[in-house]
Amino acid sequence: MSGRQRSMSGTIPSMESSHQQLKDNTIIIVLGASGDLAKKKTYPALFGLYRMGFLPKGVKIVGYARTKMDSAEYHKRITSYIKNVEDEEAKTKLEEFKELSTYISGGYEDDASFDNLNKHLVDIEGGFQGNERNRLFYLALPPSVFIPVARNLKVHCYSKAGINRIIVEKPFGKDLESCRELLSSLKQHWSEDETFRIDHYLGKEMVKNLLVLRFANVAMGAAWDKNSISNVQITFKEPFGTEGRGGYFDEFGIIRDILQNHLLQTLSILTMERPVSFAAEDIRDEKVKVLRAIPPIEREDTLLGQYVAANGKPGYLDDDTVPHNSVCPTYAATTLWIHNPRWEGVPFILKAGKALNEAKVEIRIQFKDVTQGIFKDISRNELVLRIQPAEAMYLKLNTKTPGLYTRAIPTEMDLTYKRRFTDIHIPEAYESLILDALKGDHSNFVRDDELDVAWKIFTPILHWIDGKSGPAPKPVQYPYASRGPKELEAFIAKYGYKRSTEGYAWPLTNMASL
Ligand SMILES: NC(=O)C1=CN([C@@H]2O[C@H](COP(=O)(O)OP(=O)(O)OC[C@H]3O[C@@H](n4cnc5c(N)ncnc54)[C@H](OP(=O)(O)O)[C@@H]3O)[C@@H](O)[C@H]2O)C=CC1
Ligand SMILES: O=C1O[C@H](COP(=O)(O)O)[C@@H](O)[C@H](O)[C@H]1O
Repeated sequence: MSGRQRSMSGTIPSMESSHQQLKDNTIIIVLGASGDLAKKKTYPALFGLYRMGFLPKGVKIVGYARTKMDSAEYHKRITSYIKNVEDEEAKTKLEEFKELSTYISGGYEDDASFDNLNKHLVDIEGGFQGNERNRLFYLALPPSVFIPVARNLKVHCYSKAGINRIIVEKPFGKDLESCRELLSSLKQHWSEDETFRIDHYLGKEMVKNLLVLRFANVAMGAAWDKNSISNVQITFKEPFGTEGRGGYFDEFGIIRDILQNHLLQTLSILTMERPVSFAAEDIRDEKVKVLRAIPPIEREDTLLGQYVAANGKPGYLDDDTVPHNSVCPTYAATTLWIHNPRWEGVPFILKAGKALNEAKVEIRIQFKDVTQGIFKDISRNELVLRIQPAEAMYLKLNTKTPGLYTRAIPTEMDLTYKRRFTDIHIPEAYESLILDALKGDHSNFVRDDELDVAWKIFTPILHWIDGKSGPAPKPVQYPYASRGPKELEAFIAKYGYKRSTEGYAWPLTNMASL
């Protein structure tokens, strides 16, 4: 079956065929191996894949960064966030994983360091069978060194006898112009086919589920438009502030950190038309099409906030690495509009904040009111997809109160993954995405034109916030560990969101209280 005609059966996804999978003779090279991302996400994901038997046969992993470390220090660092290694089998796997992982120290700009890295790779490859030599480069590095590293890898470390791939992490620029510059510099050395731009939200189970939920269910498909849906909220909440990352964060702000990438990617899958197949280019074509129908965000469709000290926690400006008068938003709510026949008039509210009262990422689709007449003050239906923590999907419905009287009460149909899928391991986003990159499947990676159109939507509002088009707006304050700015309720209500009427409790356990 060709790559452009692939379909998904009920049980066996055939999304994998037709790509060139790296099955053996492969080295995975993690650049920035001393860093935060490598330690917290990349190596735990690599170990997860190794343990489940998904890495190429005989795989070797090479860490690279400037920090000087011996093997013991490197192994300690890369395994420090690996969890659930209690039983003997897991312990053995972890020892094997350490053994196949080596480290080389070197700079990011100089030729000699990359020649030295290449020599190490060639030495390892000396132990491979056959002639094929595949290399997967993972850039867990700050964007300031993306370009020299991408260049040096191509010039000094590119395998001439196999497949080369490069995984790059966000941020992909700071606005439309800088993104274009970055992409064109990377393209001088790496083709689109070789490049895998990660947005790790595309690897999250519930985000991946959107395609199946929407297109494998007639009931969902029928209600998925402006005729049934009143408004949609996509919410990201983190219970901690920018402590320790303030200096980095201040340059970017919450919109660049979360909304422009993670939430917009989620929105594009939620709203795109049905792709011709599950082939990467078919999916990404549809994502680009819907994003192109979104005009740049208006200032009046935006609410910005910054957290202040409360509940024994420091405020954003209390961080020494943050300028004392910074107006960088740590909270943002923005409303996007899609000008196409399916979505005209439906507000899509994207909200994200640091230092809030809980950790939660969810999509909340609120349906329209039922026709009045036989009902009065009846709750709206809502479909909630909880991306994290504890993946779940529930539909709020009105049902008759059981008993000898006729009264409607809001209740829910609940699909909580942990209860429904008791013996299943839900992969970490990075496990899923690294595996896709090894398979050569771009479906869950961001294409260059997606980035271009995403930045077009956000660049004007970001330039306003950066003070590039007049005085920068001052974010409203909200206390650390609160629900966010107090102005939020009114902001959401402006777009037609209605809270459930009185009487809704979730989960509903006590009929006597009704
Ligand atoms: N941390 C996270 O959870 C997430 C990070 N990302 C992205 O992943 C990438 C890496 O992030 P993260 O690991 O947090 O970054 P770090 O700041 O930890 O940097 C990674 C490594 O790069 C080297 N490095 C740091 N600063 C510089 C510099 N100014 N010049 C040259 N080298 C430098 C350091 O290694 P050495 O000095 O040893 O060379 C460091 O260990 C970034 O693009 C980030 O935006 C994306 C999603 C989540
Ligand atoms: O990209 C980023 O994502 C993390 C949140 O990721 P999650 O998988 O834990 O939801 C966020 O903390 C960080 O600021 C941002 O750069």
